[in-house]
Amino acid sequence: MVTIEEALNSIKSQETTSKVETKPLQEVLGLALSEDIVAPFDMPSFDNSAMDGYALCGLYLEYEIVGEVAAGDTKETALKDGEAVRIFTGAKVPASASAVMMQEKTKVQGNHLFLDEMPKAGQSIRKKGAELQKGQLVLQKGHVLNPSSLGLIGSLGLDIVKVISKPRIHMITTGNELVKPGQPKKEGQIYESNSFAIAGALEQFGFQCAQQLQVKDDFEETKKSIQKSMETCDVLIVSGGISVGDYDFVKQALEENGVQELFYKVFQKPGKPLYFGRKGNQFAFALPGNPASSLTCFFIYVLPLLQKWSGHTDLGLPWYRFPLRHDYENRFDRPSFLKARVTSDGAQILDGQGSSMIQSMALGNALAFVELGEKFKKGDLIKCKLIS
Ligand SMILES: Nc1nc2c(c(=O)[nH]1)N[C@H]1C(S)=C(S)[C@@H](COP(=O)(O)OP(=O)(O)OC[C@H]3O[C@@H](n4cnc5c(N)ncnc54)[C@H](O)[C@@H]3O)O[C@H]1N2
Ligand code: MOO
Repeated sequence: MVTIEEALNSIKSQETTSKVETKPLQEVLGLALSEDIVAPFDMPSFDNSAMDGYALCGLYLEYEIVGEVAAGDTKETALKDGEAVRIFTGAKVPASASAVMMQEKTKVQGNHLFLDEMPKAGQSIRKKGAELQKGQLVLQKGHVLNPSSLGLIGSLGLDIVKVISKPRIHMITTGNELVKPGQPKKEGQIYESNSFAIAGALEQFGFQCAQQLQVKDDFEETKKSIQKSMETCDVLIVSGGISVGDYDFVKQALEENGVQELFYKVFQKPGKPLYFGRKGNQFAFALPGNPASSLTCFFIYVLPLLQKWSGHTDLGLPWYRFPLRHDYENRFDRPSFLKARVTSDGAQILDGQGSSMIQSMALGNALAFVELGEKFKKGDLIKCKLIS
């Protein structure tokens, strides 16, 4: 049995062989950059107007209007002292302009322009290079591309990006008692739900389950399914069959497929019988079958490994501290991840903490962490990871 910290250290310290891909900009959301991005030119690349109004040469209250520059015009307009041009947001400001005045503060009579107030030098001009300068490091290798990153990269004129690909993930659910939703079930059977929860959690973080198999509690069948899954996957997630019962075959079946144990059993609740192993560059998790245990183990342990594999440098969900809305004492016999709901009023530990109970997790949005025997008073700060 390992501690939570030891388990996380084992996961985060794994060497992974990342695959680099060159992809079109519209397909890289959520992927990590495999190389630095450097500005190929100044941004903005020319002085441009921040307002619809008038570009002014010299600082006065009156000007003669001599023309117009619209966004996209590429010609250079030469302005003399006391002259102005009509200009629009984003349009190239003439090199000799001293300022731009927004049109709401102007009056026009014929080709005469009158300002309501004195302009200030440089006013409403977005200067060349004000945001980025040519050669400047814009985004670092390992940066995970969010929507703004895509906009930024596009604004630098780049339409293909070198990124680290995501792992191919396969899932196996085990259990004689499991029936797929939508089918009739008999007394003694239950509906298989972990594959939906885990596939959803994968999707929530931009991963995909590429293959899902369902096996009976049968050693040979489990071993064969693991072998088939591991022919093509990078990360295998098995649910159930990892405890100590007579029908729990997953650990042995993994190991007979060449997977080497990195840890088995974590001193925590839920999710004690969690297993993590490796075969070459492939990784395998066996998550405890109880629905809340498997999903909690996904958020705490599987996610950082998937992120590591994908080239992320920040691994796992961050911890936040929220004031607890009530007293709480951890009466479980292990450090515990508790289903909680966080609102602007603080964190509330929900009823229904059993490992088999999933409704509280569906209604909650956080996992709160409490050490063994830890006691909290209302208002004390409690560590939480936001899971939705
Ligand atoms: N003698 C002991 N028994 C158990 C221990 C122990 O230390 N000693 N640990 C308990 C803990 S803690 C957990 S967690 C479970 C984990 O067991 P398994 O990983 O072997 O999971 P199963 O036995 O296959 O299933 C547990 C539970 O979850 C339901 N289940 C399984 N798969 C699914 C699924 N895909 N969808 C929905 N529900 C699923 C299954 O029906 C069981 O009720 O072991 C304890 N026992
Ligand atoms: O460790 Mo188990 O997940 O408590 O039910």
